[in-house]
Amino acid sequence: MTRGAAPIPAFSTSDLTIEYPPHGASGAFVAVHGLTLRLEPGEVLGLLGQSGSGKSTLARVLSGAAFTGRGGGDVRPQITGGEATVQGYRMRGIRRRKLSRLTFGVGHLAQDAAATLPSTLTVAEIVAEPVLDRDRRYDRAELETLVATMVDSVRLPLTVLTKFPYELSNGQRQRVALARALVFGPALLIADEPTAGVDATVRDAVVDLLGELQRERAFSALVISSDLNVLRRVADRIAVLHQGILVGLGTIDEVFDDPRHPYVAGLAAALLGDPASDEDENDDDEYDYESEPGEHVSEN
Ligand SMILES: Nc1ncnc2c1ncn2[C@@H]1O[C@H](COP(=O)(O)OP(=O)(O)OP(=O)(O)O)[C@@H](O)[C@H]1O
Repeated sequence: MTRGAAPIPAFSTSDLTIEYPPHGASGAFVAVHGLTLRLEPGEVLGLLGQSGSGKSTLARVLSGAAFTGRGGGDVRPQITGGEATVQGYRMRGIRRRKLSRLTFGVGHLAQDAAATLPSTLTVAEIVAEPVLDRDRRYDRAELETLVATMVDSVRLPLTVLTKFPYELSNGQRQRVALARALVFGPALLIADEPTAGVDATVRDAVVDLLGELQRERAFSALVISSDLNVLRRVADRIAVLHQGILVGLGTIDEVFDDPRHPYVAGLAAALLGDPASDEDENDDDEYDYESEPGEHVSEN
């Protein structure tokens, strides 16, 4: 970086539209519409939205997973409008070589990462796998140290190194998935529902661990959650997606104190325990509320 130049954002999107192409009997589906968003280096941005609002689709595009074909099924989302730039790489039409460099610097904790850890590998092999996938000849002694450091950094005892995923609790599996996502020391972590499937009793501990690691390792992070309590613990700002559209952006207080969209107003009212939030006060023919707003925001 040149002295005086503005820092390169961890990612930025400009009028980004992401679409699933037609497949089988299904037509094309636009999952993210005209999104303009920026994550500064070292910042933690929370992404909030109800199921189907486009959060994971955005995560798959920004992490590069959409283009490597790893996870998320056969139908890959495509950028059909605007641009997304991640760590300085333009994602639209990104070539394989650049994608490989990009994914080295971007950790992706996929929504199902903890539940889909390879069942036949030990924890040590699981954390080492991304390294060996890139370089089969990586020095084994160095790798052993790296793996032990990663496992220790997610506050797991080294005795887990020889265990298989089925021998661990959900919370421990999530920590292993996190260690694996951070193994290259990425500058950006994209964590999709990091507490999904984790027992309520240890959920806060997993979120707090994420916050501690972010501060220790100084990475930027996009943390996706439909649970506001999770985002309150880690995020500097939040972005709210509704049906693929950005409907709120700012600190949690800024977003909910001055809701600019009926969906956010509904969430804000639900947070305040306003019974009117379920009635016509926020009715707007343009928007379709299939669910109770409070359902997606947990303050427990
Ligand atoms: N492979 C696919 N083909 C077509 N449409 C898809 C595909 N995957 C997701 N979608 C659609 O894109 C929209 C956004 O899905 P996405 O998974 O990004 O939402 P989300 O906010 O992450 O939801 P959740 O919290 O349930 O994971 C949904 O309407 C979904 O049905």
